[in-house]
Amino acid sequence: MADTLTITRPDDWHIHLRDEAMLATAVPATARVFARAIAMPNLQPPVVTPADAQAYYQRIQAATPVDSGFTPLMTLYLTDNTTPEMVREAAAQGIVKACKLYPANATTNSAHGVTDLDGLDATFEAMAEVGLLLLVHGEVTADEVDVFDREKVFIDAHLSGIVAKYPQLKVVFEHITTGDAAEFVLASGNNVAATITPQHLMYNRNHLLVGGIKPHNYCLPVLKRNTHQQALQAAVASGSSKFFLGTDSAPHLQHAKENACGCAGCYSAPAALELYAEIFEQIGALDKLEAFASFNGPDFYGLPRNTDTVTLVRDPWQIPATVDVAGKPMVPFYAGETLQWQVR
Ligand SMILES: NC(=O)N[C@@H](CC(=O)O)C(=O)O
Ligand SMILES: [Zn+2]
Ligand SMILES: [Zn+2]
Repeated sequence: MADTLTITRPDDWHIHLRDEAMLATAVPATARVFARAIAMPNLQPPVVTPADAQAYYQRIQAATPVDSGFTPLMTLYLTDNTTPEMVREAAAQGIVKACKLYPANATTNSAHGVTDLDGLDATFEAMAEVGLLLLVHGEVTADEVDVFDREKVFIDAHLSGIVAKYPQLKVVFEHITTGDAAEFVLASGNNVAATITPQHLMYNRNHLLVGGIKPHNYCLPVLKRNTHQQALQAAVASGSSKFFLGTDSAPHLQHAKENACGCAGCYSAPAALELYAEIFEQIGALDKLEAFASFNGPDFYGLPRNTDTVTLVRDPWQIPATVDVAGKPMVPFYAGETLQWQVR
């Protein structure tokens, strides 16, 4: 077994950096390893206009450690009122790379999300034209649909239609959690790809619900049964260029997760690349890590790959029990557990 692994510097294609004190914690954790990250727009209020994106970009830059070389890639939060003009202006501005589709009320801060997809026809056409990607939180929100079925139903009810209707639009099916999603992505054209989180590769719903409820393993889309976990592992182990790294690191303070109505989201940023290395090694796919982490994402987005490297060393370490956020505790994903690899 090799004891060091040097790969092209990776990027994180799906992350929540938040704002204010949380931003000050989250940005350095990601800039430690990643060169770029797609910053999710689900702030309160959300990042809706090109001006909002510009202002948020500046707040992220202000929280970025000097010399880290980290660049945030911005996104607009699609609402029923996102216009083709806003899309064109965002593309011309240069810092915005994608628009994010949250079906209304699907997840954290998604109350302003889209209620009528057909109303966005001209907006999707404009995105395809100027080269902005469509990033999708792929879950339906109807009360009668079981929470474990919401991704699969979204594919059939919405995503297959969007992909068929806009063949020129690049679509990223974010944080996929099922074999159905992996199959859909593989069966679709080159304009469709997906991000996969560390928790959905490492865990299944037993890790959430067996032996007492584990709020720090609760995220959306919720962890699924082990056959889906295995399908996701097979997807990354296949080496397909349609799958790439997106942690969905989604920080919430300890009290907000350990709560009668706990928030969804796992804060994986402090050990993101190390978590992927752990699971890729366990499934015998460490040789596929570099393309997943550093090639497939920029290739799909049409951006250059990074030219510098990071080195992982085999040196077991324990993820701390908590992380401090301006005096308040937050529990990171995999807290107290031991990882084999460490970024030097
Ligand atoms: N993934 C999560 O469980 N939570 C995310 C929202 C999201 O990505 O859906 C958050 O913003 O907290
Ligand atoms: Zn989401
Ligand atoms: Zn997310």
